[in-house]
Amino acid sequence: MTGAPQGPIDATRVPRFAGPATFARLPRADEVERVDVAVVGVPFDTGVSYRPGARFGPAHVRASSKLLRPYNPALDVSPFAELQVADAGDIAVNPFDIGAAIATLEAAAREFAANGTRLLTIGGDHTIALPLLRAVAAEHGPVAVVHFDAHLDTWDTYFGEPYTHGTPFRRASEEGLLDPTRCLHVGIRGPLYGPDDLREDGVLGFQVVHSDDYQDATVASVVERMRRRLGTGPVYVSVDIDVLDPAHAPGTGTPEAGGLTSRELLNTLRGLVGLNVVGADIVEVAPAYDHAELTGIAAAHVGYELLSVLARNERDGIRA
Ligand SMILES: N=C(N)NCCCC(=O)O
Ligand SMILES: [Zn+2]
Ligand SMILES: [Zn+2]
Repeated sequence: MTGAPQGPIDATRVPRFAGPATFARLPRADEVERVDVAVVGVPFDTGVSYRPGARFGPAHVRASSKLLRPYNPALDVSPFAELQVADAGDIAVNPFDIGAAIATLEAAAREFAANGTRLLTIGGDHTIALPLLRAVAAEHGPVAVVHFDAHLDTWDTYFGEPYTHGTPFRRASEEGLLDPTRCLHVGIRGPLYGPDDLREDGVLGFQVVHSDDYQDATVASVVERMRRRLGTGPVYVSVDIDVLDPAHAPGTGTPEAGGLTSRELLNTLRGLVGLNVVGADIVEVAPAYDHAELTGIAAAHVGYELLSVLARNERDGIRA
């Protein structure tokens, strides 16, 4: 590392509601000499099966992230002081051609990796996890995925289409991008198409922490189970904001009742500290259905906790 990382704009000098709309008021990637972690937007929602609108997610999450402060007491870390985090803007992907969008995103993600930059990606719908996982697996080999979601997203096709927001983890498993002994969904709930959904999901390499498990067990015991499953190898974290109850995150395309509270989610994410997290995404924020920035703020805090985990790992010498 050369100079000290350039942090966010000081909110005691420039009011939060002034200035550029980067994530957490961080510098833009072109304003710093190196980027350890890029926050990058993918405004894409052509893969959705129900309500559209996640293409506006990146701008909404950035706008909802202005109140984040530099020190995280829960993990005792200043995430923007340990790592150079910068906002790399949006990756412009084709809204009319899912295959082209996936190819563009995979190429962009591989380029960040080649430059030694890890990604916190803000979607966009869940389709984007597939090209992001391709890039991560190209660098690290098959990875563990911890997937926070109401939905399995290991279905096969929709209307015969293989690349959708309900299918990324089946494709990733088929392509050998996942370590099938170390993948886990967290927050699963709601009606399925049939009992085979869960059986096939298991064959693809996933175990399940159901949303109701949070009712019957403590967050600490969920964290313990998660850490045991993910092990010591590379871990990719994918957070579909609909893992939260619609009361906590109404602004999303396929809401399901009975979900996690934002406190449960943030505490579970903190439990990733010390694991070898190589990349992460936050997807399915659809601001048209949001109220009072509830969903945007929840997503911004999810991003902050994930960056805090990376920063703590950096300080503790745990490198991706
Ligand atoms: N990935 C998200 N958010 N939703 C998938 C839902 C797929 C379905 O309509 O059955
Ligand atoms: Zn979902
Ligand atoms: Zn999803």
